[in-house]
Amino acid sequence: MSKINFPKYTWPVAVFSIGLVATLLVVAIARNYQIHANKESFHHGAQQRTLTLQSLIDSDIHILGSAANFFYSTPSELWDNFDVFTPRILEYSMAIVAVEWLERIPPNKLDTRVEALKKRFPGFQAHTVIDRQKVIGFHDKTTEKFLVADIMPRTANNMNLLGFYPVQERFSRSVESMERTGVAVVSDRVRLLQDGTHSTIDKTGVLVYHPVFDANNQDKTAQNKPLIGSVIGVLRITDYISEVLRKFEGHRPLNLKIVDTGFEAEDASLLYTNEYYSDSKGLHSRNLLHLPNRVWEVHYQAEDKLSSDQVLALSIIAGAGFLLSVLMATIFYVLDSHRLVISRRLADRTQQLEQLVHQDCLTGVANRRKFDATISLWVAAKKSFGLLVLDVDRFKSINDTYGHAIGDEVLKTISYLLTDQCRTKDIVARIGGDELAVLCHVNSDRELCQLAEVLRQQVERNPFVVKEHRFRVQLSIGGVFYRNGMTEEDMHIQADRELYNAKRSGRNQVSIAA
Ligand SMILES: Nc1nc2c(ncn2[C@@H]2O[C@H](COP(=O)(O)OP(=O)(O)OP(=O)(O)O)[C@@H](O)[C@H]2O)c(=O)[nH]1
Repeated sequence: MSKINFPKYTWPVAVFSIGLVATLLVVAIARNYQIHANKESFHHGAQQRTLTLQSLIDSDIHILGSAANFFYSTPSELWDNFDVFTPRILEYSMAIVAVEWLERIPPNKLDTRVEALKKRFPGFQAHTVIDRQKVIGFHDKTTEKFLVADIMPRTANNMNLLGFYPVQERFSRSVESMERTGVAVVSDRVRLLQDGTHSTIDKTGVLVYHPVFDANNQDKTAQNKPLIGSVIGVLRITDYISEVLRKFEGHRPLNLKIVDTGFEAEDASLLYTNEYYSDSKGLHSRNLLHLPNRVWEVHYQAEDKLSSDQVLALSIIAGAGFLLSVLMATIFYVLDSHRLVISRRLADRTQQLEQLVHQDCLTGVANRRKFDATISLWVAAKKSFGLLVLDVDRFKSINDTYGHAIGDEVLKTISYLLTDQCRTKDIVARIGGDELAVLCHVNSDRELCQLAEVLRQQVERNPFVVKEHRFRVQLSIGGVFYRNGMTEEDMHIQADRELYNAKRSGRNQVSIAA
């Protein structure tokens, strides 16, 4: 089976390509895995932040609920102790800006209640805000009022709110909701009075209204519960965000947007957004935050990109894969080069051995084995050829006279001279001690005879010079031209017979079978 000899660079290039493809595959799989892991971690992070936000707000609503319980469970004579009770509960919150006691006062008691509060808080005055303008006193005394009768903590900003009574329609609706449901109400986004009333001031707060019912009234149906006031918690949304950011410091940063979907939220539904938040780019997660009467949608967004560490890891994998491919290709190149060198050497050696098998080791011409094989082939192929058998005349005396080594040199020289005179395709062989043979491409007896004569003369004319001796060597040649039906043995016998004739006729002669 013949072996395919690929060009020298085929295997290294193939190995390098396979390595490169494998590397790209691994990088692609790793990249997909990282993208998937990033998505998972993003959604997990979003969920965790929402839960944290929910627990912070829930905790504050409960804190405010306990403030409401203070008024519900304490006789009105002891309500002045609100400042003793509240600081303890406020310790647990970081986003409650103020806790207000909004007392319900019927129209006929407005003045007396204000007078009492003035005694308790010097400088106290009833006031409200209408169209962002502060109105001192009661703009009308025919309707009941919910008035801020106490506030905690008593910072300068908070104290300005003492005596405030809301007049907006939305407050009436909150009261109606508390009376109807009996549970707390969370407002939409509002501008905190603590920050001012100007329209340029950002709305960063929400209010949590906790109803306070008359504990002495036995009517348990929600519709008829007598509401005696409300505890309002003023919450700063940005404080929650800061707290969430603080808790998740060191985690992957997520952009955040909070949208209020609740009652009266249309005016200012966007509760909070950070400056990098984008609705159109990257990964998005929508989570819900449930408040007593409304739902906030918390949207998270993050870049859908690999982090620099992940890019570095992928680059290292790619680089290592590339280097490995180069290394493998180099190893293959070296191994293949070695293989080629070895197979070339093997071919050379095989050729040399083949030559040795068919070569006469003294003269370098073909040996008996080669001669026999060639004549058989030529006979089988019915070639037009002739056989000459050549014997050195009186070679024994050359050996005896000049020594065996000189005899060897004579044989070598004769072989050289014969080869020189024959054509490349002809075969010159040494078939015995001083006996040589020539298989030559000729077309007739005559051509064979001419060649034999040329060979004989060539040797005869060539002077052999050994030390101070100068001698000549002669050949006797017998020959036969191949004819159809002859075997190689027939040719041998006839050529030997002709050689014998040449010897018997006086040597240094050519005799060709007729
Ligand atoms: N130097 C040398 N001599 C060899 C070699 N092989 C055979 N001889 C000698 O060649 C001689 C051949 O002698 P023969 O062919 O019998 O006779 P001849 O002396 O050549 O005489 P004729 O053939 O009758 O002319 C012998 O003395 C062999 O010992 C060889 O390889 N080297």
